[in-house]
Amino acid sequence: MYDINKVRDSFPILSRTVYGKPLVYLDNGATTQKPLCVLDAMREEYLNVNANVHRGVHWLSQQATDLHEAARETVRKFINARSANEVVFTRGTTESLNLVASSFTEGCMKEGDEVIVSTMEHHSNIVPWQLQAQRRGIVLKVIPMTEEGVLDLDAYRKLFTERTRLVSITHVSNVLGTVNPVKEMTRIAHEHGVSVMVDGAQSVPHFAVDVQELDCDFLAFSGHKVYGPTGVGVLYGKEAWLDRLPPYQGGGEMIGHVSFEKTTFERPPLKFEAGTPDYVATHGLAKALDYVSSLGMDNILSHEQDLTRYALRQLRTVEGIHIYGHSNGSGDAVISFNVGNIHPMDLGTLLDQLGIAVRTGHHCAQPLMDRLGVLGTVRASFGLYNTREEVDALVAGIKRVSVMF
Ligand SMILES: Cc1ncc(COP(=O)(O)O)c(CNc2co[nH]c2=O)c1O
Repeated sequence: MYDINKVRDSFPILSRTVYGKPLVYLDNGATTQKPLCVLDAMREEYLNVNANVHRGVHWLSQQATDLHEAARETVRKFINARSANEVVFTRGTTESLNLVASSFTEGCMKEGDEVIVSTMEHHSNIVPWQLQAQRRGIVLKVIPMTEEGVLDLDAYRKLFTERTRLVSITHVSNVLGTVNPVKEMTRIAHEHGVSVMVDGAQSVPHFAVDVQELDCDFLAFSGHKVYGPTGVGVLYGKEAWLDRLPPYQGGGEMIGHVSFEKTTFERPPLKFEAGTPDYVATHGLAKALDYVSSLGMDNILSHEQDLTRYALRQLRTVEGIHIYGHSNGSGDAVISFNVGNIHPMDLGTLLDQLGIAVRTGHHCAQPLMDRLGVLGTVRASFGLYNTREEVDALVAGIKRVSVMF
């Protein structure tokens, strides 16, 4: 296990006050804080080796290119991809999902073909498919969720038809914390000759994700949710798929040769990386992955599981609380709840006055809110630096403000 106090010293923001109260940051599902090693590395690059990457003939450009491509190798190793060619840098999970929705539909689907998603998806894994349904006539099928907040795998098995081409599912719910059995779901999909896209935004920051072990065809995650900078994310794709998919955006970097008669494209990953990449953010992401690796993903998982179990025990002492999911112990690092008839925004606003940062609302998962029968929830989401004392502050804060209603 790691020294939590030493870890927290790497995140100066955690020592600040809000409204004169110590900050209790429990909104890691929205974004995580950044360690000094990430911030220092990005500042250092801008200060000393800033230049545009690829094709540069001067030293600075080569240095920046080396850092950018070293970051790609760091990502490859972190998710255990076979090749760095399978690591595409994007702006984040949303862009990664839109890229697959656009290119896979264009290159591998025809009108009437089907994509399977789930009830607990983030809007970024629903709306891109709905846009493709409008534009290209693909059909969306939805895996139902049980009352316990887990996917109905029997129903999943029955959704496959001869028109099913892709399953696109979240690894972990950003609302419930439910960990979906994506390895088994991928095995089932592959039995039908169907490919699988995994939304790893809420899993990659919290436990080791091995794309070869999952055998998924695509996986997406965001740098800002794994203690890295905003503006950078990753699309992993099996090389055979990335070779087959048409480009997502056109421009510099992604071309072989351009003429008005014909343009050829680079191979993956550059085929999908049009324009100047955020080469400083990719370097920052690599430093973030090195940081969490140094703590140990198993240690982070163990810490956050302990925190989640402790928080569930303590939250259940709050009169009138309703906690969503977590019924079968399948849920990490995220707890969504409501207290009596208190509007989640009211509760969240009052907690903020106490220095406690949680998220309220639908969490970009309105179909899931509909399934839960609520407009929104209060969500506490934990990171590697949170403590039991912060859970105690949350619970005391809820009890303190609840009496006002
Ligand atoms: C499961 C999941 N998928 C996709 C996304 C989109 O990631 P982005 O492209 O980096 O925005 C998020 C971000 N989740 C949240 C962002 O803010 N609050 C959240 O719960 C997520 O949690």
